[in-house]
Amino acid sequence: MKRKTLTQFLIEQQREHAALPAEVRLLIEVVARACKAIGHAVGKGALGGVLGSLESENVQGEVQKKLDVLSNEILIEANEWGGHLAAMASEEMETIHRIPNRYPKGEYLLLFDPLDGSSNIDVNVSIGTIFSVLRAPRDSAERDLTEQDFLQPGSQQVAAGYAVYGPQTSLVLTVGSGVFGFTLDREMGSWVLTHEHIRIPEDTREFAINMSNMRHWAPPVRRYIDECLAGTTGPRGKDFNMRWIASMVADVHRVLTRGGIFMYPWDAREPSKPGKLRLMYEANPMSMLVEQAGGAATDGTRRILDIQPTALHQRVGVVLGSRNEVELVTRYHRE
Ligand SMILES: O=P(O)(O)OC[C@H]1O[C@](O)(COP(=O)(O)O)[C@@H](O)[C@@H]1O
Ligand SMILES: [Mg+2]
Ligand SMILES: [Mg+2]
Repeated sequence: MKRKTLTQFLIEQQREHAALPAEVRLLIEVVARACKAIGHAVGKGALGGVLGSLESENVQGEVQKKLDVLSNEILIEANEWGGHLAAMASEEMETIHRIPNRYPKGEYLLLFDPLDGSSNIDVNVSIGTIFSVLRAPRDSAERDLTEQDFLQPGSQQVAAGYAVYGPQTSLVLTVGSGVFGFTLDREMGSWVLTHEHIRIPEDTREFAINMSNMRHWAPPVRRYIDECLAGTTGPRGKDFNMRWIASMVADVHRVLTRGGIFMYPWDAREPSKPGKLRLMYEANPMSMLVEQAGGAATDGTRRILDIQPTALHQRVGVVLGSRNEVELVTRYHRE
């Protein structure tokens, strides 16, 4: 059977869903090409001199790894001259990056976490890239864009996706009509459609949370996990398994592949922080993918995609995955 490439798939989406503009199709191809280049650098590891940290910190006060910076540069460079974007924003840049005047400008905004799962780079565990596409305001050609223009709720995303650099290099994508997975054919250098209409099972026996933070959790999270841990003799009446990769991309990829619940909730270590993960380029794109696959995503009480952002690097609590489990955790928070 001849499989479709990403290009063929996107052209088909454009024809069948007139809602997918050519510009979005082309910008996704640029992002996918950049992910291929990042995957290539990741694959070289110590041979390519890409492991280890730099002296610098990003805007969130986190030490930058060489690959954080390299991946950011690859994405910026690939997208700058494509002509589809008005501006970009990244975990690794303090403020937005406008398309320089020497390049043509487009009508979209791109946000990304260039390298997700930084703590796993040097230990050769799956890492990835997460991205989100928003529309630029109508008057964006006549003025300089500001951070404010990016502060749109996740429900406004036009497309979202991620790449995982693991045993296989995968690209998972939504343009608002289901979730599709592509595998990089490393010999041919092309993304091939391998997973159509990905669906997350409504129920699960698998949870993902950093258990070392247990003593800091809020009571509803504690209650939910305690009940999972109680197994067949507890209120849930079944045994649960646990996985924690510490790369959101890899954990969410597992949830999209076989179900499960993923949580990085608020905790009392830094009570003023709503969570660890970032709303605009981690939680929003992942929530769009999860909802498009039939799952659910909340911050404990609210649907993540409904949150009105107030800052580019804003953090948020995350509970996402199999619908019935997310609803249970969310109910415990509301009770
Ligand atoms: O080390 P912890 O506290 O378990 O955190 C792991 C989480 O942090 C992250 O690595 C944050 O992403 P970055 O690596 O992009 O900063 C998530 O991918 C992951 O879910
Ligand atoms: Mg991340
Ligand atoms: Mg990152």
